[in-house]
Amino acid sequence: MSKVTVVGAGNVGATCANVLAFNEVADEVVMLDVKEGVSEGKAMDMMQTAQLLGFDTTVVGCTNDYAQTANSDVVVITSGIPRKPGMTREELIGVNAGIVKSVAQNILKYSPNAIIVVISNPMDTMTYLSLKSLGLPKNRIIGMGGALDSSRFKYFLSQALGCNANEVEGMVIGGHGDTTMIPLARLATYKGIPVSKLLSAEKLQEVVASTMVGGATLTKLLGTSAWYAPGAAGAFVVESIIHNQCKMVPCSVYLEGEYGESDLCIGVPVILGKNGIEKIVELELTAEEKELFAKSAAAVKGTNAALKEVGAL
Ligand SMILES: NC(=O)C1=CN([C@@H]2O[C@H](COP(=O)(O)OP(=O)(O)OC[C@H]3O[C@@H](n4cnc5c(N)ncnc54)[C@H](O)[C@@H]3O)[C@@H](O)[C@H]2O)C=CC1
Ligand SMILES: O=C([O-])CC(=O)C(=O)O
Repeated sequence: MSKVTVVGAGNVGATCANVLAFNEVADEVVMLDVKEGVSEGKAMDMMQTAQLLGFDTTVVGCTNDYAQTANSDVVVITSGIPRKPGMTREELIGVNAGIVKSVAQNILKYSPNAIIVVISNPMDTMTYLSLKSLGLPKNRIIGMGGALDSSRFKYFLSQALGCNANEVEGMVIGGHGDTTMIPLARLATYKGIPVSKLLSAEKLQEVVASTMVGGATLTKLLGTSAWYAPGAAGAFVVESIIHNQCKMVPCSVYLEGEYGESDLCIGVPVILGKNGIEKIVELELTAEEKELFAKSAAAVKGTNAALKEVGAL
């Protein structure tokens, strides 16, 4: 019996739960929200698609009842506010730090062995906060950002190349912020061919820039931040853990010297399996990429420092 809880049944959380159910990633998916009846209603709505879509996962909704989340294998935290057009993710820290910290503590009471996937923004800082306030081993606290950013990178590459996005490989490391993301253009390929051989440097730079502001672009179009790809990316991370797929996915994890950094959570490629982070993969970066990574880490640390100002750490 595998069980996944998704906290926050808003746009991202409900989409994540829906993808988890549709793909039968777990036997049971529990959604929990503070808004009375919303999780229950969305769970019932999803269960009424089971016969149409042919899945057997049970989806349960509850209003702030952590007992129902007991013994989850994986818990996804999406609770908190999303940004509005013109805002940065970092501006959400004041409201979201308190929400994420209390949710993480409640979760741990009922699922002491759970692996926690943090989605709420600013995600790298919320991951760091969860790790510091729960004191769990670092393999069990995983921030989701790189899976989404990499999927956007592959989308923009496929648009530029005029090809199928499923035939493109690419990774985004660094912080999950408009200016901190590092799409690794040098390592991106189409059917094994470096994209730098297929696109001009100028075009490739455009793809990198579009990827970095991918979330902001959608926020401007939608009036709130995106949810289809974020929800699916959350489910993708959960699936690699629950099914021990050992996929290499960039995730925000606690570094202790890897990539020359320590005491922060930031996006680097990891192997995701039944223990959460099975391994941190150290890529050989160029001097220029190393410099970008150091700048990104400094910015994430700057946001982490604000956790003290808002009284969360
Ligand atoms: N890491 C990533 O790649 C991404 C992160 N996000 C972040 O995910 C978060 C959620 O975004 P959306 O789903 O669009 O927002 P939303 O507003 O649609 O949903 C958030 C839900 O959290 C609930 N909530 C608030 N406090 C709670 C608490 N204490 N316990 C349980 N539930 C609580 C709200 O009632 C609401 O239903 C935002 O912080 C957003 O910035 C969004 C997209 C991608
Ligand atoms: O843009 C936002 O605020 C939400 C998010 O993290 C994303 O979609 O990448």
